[in-house]
Amino acid sequence: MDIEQTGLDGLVVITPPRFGDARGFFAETYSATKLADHGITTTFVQDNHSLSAEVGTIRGLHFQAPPHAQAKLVRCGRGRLFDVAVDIRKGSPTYGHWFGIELTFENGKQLLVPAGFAHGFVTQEPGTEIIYKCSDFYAPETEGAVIWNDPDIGIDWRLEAAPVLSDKDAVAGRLKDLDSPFTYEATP
Ligand SMILES: Cc1cn([C@H]2C[C@H](O)[C@@H](COP(=O)(O)OP(=O)(O)O[C@H]3O[C@H](C)C(=O)[C@H](O)[C@H]3O)O2)c(=O)[nH]c1=O
Repeated sequence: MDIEQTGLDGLVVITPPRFGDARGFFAETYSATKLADHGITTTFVQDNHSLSAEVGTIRGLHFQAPPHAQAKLVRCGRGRLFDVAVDIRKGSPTYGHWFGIELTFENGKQLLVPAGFAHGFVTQEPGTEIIYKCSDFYAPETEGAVIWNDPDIGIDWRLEAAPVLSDKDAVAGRLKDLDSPFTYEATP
């Protein structure tokens, strides 16, 4: 299992091994013990799976506030997506900075998004499916969002046309107007 740092504290790229043979491949997409070997001890309690039919669909940037803040372990089940996390931890040296990575069925890469980050993605193929583990349960009363095209963050979504958005995502607020519920604590 490869673990790559991203420059944003706590946000890491995980690539589990794939065992190929004449039939195809096998991969352990989640192993608590193998993650613990790398110092990752997050406990996950809910799996999510969504399908986005059209290319250029953006879901995000979302988070849940404490006491239901969610860390997420994100992967692409089918198709191709560009996954993005924004550091919204007050006092973080990288507050407001973003990181993006292409997650595809082919590359099998995963992004571990700690609590304290706003998360979103854009699809790069029709019929793209995202599958992700969450460290806390769905708590809509704690949900928060930042608008996808916040000029202070400046995410390059690699869009070729206007995105497909939910009504909710189309009217999210800017980071400068958010009183973030998260405070930065350096990863030990
Ligand atoms: C997130 C969630 C949603 N729902 C229901 C609520 C709605 O009836 C329906 C669609 O919800 P929503 O439009 O919030 O789904 P996304 O836009 O994909 O939201 C997700 O998008 C980004 C990428 C995230 O990281 C979050 O996990 C999440 O906010 O699923 C549930 O029943 N449980 C859940 O955990």
